[in-house]
Amino acid sequence: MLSVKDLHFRHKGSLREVLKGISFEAHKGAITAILGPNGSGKTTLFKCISGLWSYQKGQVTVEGVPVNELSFRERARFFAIVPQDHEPPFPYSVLDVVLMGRAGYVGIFSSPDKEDYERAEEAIGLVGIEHLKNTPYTKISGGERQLALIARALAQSSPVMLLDEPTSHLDFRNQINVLKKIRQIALEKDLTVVVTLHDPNLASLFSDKILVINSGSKVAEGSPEEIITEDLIRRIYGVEVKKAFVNGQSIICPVYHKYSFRYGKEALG
Ligand SMILES: Nc1ncnc2c1ncn2[C@@H]1O[C@H](COP(=O)(O)OP(=O)(O)OP(=O)(O)O)[C@@H](O)[C@H]1O
Repeated sequence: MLSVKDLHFRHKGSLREVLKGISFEAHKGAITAILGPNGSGKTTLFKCISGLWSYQKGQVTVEGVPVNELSFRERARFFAIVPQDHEPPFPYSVLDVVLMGRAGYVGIFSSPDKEDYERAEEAIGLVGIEHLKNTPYTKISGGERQLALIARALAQSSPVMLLDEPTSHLDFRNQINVLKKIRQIALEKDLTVVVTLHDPNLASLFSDKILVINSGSKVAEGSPEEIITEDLIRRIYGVEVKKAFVNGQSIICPVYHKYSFRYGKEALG
């Protein structure tokens, strides 16, 4: 279990707190989704949780172990991270990028062994990019890179996986397939998965718990059914929506009638 308690963070030389006392727990075998407007502090939260940035106050533990007491190598074994954007300095092949997920297992003076290659190939297969295995990472699309980074995280076999907007570059099919796969793997391998998403419907469909943050503070936490309400979406995003049920699951839809605009009526004739 990942536990975050009263996390406060501000950048060096800045008086503005970006995280203002965030607390939550994320459980094994479950997906916790973090929703929040642009600039609300989601990426900052991930960087603090994984120990990349040092927070001023609070505590992060995994299975009771304080993360800030771990070495860089130990942290790599605890956390697999899928960042929002990633630009490698060299044209590594996709397989090499995925193999980097095994760095925590490869000795400093050693090369990846048979098991490292097997894990990397397995992860590449799980996200369905076998055909790109030998292609330079610099020559694949943004969505394909996201799939490669998800494979890298899967190859890492860490107990906690942090995914920062993993679907932002993916087409509709891949959004669904990747989130389905992540959910299936979380259940099968008993992983603790925390994912930031911008789409409340995807968060509802694929998560067990939703944490909503706004301006660096937690504003709601609970099951998707109780958290995603018309009122919350209005308060957080300033958008009017209607909640409905499809296939026994709740979804929200913006209240917007495209033909009610004058331009639209004229276009209709
Ligand atoms: N290096 C930095 N120095 C100072 N402030 C920063 C820095 N990086 C980010 N911020 C500020 O911290 C706040 C939170 O940023 P963060 O990237 O965590 O938001 P986010 O919720 O991930 O946003 P998005 O949904 O747009 O990716 C923003 O107001 C941002 O401007």
